[in-house]
Amino acid sequence: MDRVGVLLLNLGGPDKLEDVGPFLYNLFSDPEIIRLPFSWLQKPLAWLIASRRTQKSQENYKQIGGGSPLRRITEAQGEALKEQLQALGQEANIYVGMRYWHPYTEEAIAQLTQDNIEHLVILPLYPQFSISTSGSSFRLLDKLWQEDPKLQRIEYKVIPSWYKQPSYLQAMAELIAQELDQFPNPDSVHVFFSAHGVPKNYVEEAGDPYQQEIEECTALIMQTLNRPNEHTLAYQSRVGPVEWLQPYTDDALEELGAKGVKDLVVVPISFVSEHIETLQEIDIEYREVAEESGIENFRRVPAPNTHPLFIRALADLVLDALKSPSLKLSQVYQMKKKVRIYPPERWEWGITTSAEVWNGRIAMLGFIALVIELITGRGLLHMIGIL
Ligand SMILES: C=CC1=C(C)c2cc3[nH]c(cc4nc(cc5[nH]c(cc1n2)c(C)c5CCC(=O)O)C(CCC(=O)O)=C4C)c(C)c3C=C
Ligand SMILES: [Fe+2]
Repeated sequence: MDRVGVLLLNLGGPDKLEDVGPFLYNLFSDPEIIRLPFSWLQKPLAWLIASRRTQKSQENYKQIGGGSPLRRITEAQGEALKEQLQALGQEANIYVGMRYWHPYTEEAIAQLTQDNIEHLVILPLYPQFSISTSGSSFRLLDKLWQEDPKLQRIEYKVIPSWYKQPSYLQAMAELIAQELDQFPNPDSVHVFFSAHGVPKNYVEEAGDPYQQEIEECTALIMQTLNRPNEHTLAYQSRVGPVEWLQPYTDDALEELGAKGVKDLVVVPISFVSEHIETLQEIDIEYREVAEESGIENFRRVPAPNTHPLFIRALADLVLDALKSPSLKLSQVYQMKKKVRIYPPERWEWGITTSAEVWNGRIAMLGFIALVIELITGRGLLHMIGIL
């Protein structure tokens, strides 16, 4: 029988407080997380941002027991998926490949090569596609495939996103219904979807389909829930000075409080496991914002974790993928990311994004030349012997 493997992709999280700094450095070193015009700036800037953020981030991890539960939960999902596949007649080895912490994607690939896997299903544990999550992992895998001839022997299938999968929608609806039914008057509770945000320019300039997939997913979950509750969608976890997708979760909670909403359930929508952004950000920070805004009864729907319907959804995705035609990782990436490559490399005349990017690059070079002149006392043209 052919050897089948499933590679579960996720972001990864620090296992203990000392891991927070290096984890953040890995995260900010990724050009899919911070998009810069010059690749040589990436590592110094990653070091700077990670150093400035480590203490605050460590405080947050302290509040949830000193580390991320992401690895433990992802491994439990993998075990449950293996059993579910077995029950459906499909033997498979499951591998976990994290993007920014252990077990790294590279470690998973080394293991599955050693196990002589012949057919591989690549399944990101993000229901919706974003350049910053599944996209980043696909790019890394594409690079590993190009570098290692041994990997060419593996026939792989990629699942780009799966937010429409019926058992996933049912699992979400069931989890929401269970939470609503804790209230004396379930139908009047406000259902508040909170998705992880991304910078607005990912969607508007780089062609990230994330916002559209999040919006569709929210509508499908409400349809599956089939209850009369009002609902809101907002975006959490903003980092840095640029504008992110709006409305922001804290602003939207304040607005609902001001409108007189008293009962509210938060549904984390872009995550399938508990982690810092559910356990700390929603359960502690946003709960406080909600209560200060007058929302009296604040509950959160648990992430799907190892909910049987959710595991069934993952198994069905794997079985369907094994039967589907193969697409290259780079094709999947380009198919999802519909618009041009950012920053635009082709010059365009007029007040265009491309012209702004190139003006920025030229200005940056001018600034570097000025700094060199200030430090050395000699101009760049003198130094290279032109003047
Ligand atoms: C769909 C999920 C996620 C998207 C989209 C996403 C984009 C994104 N994230 C950052 C910055 C940070 N993310 C951090 C942790 C983190 N993010 C996700 C998910 C998405 N990120 C997960 C699952 C985790 C791991 C959490 C854990 O349990 O450890 C962090 C570190 C935590 C912190 O310091 O707050 C940062 C920073 C950006 C900039 C971005 C899009 C560009
Ligand atoms: Fe994040």
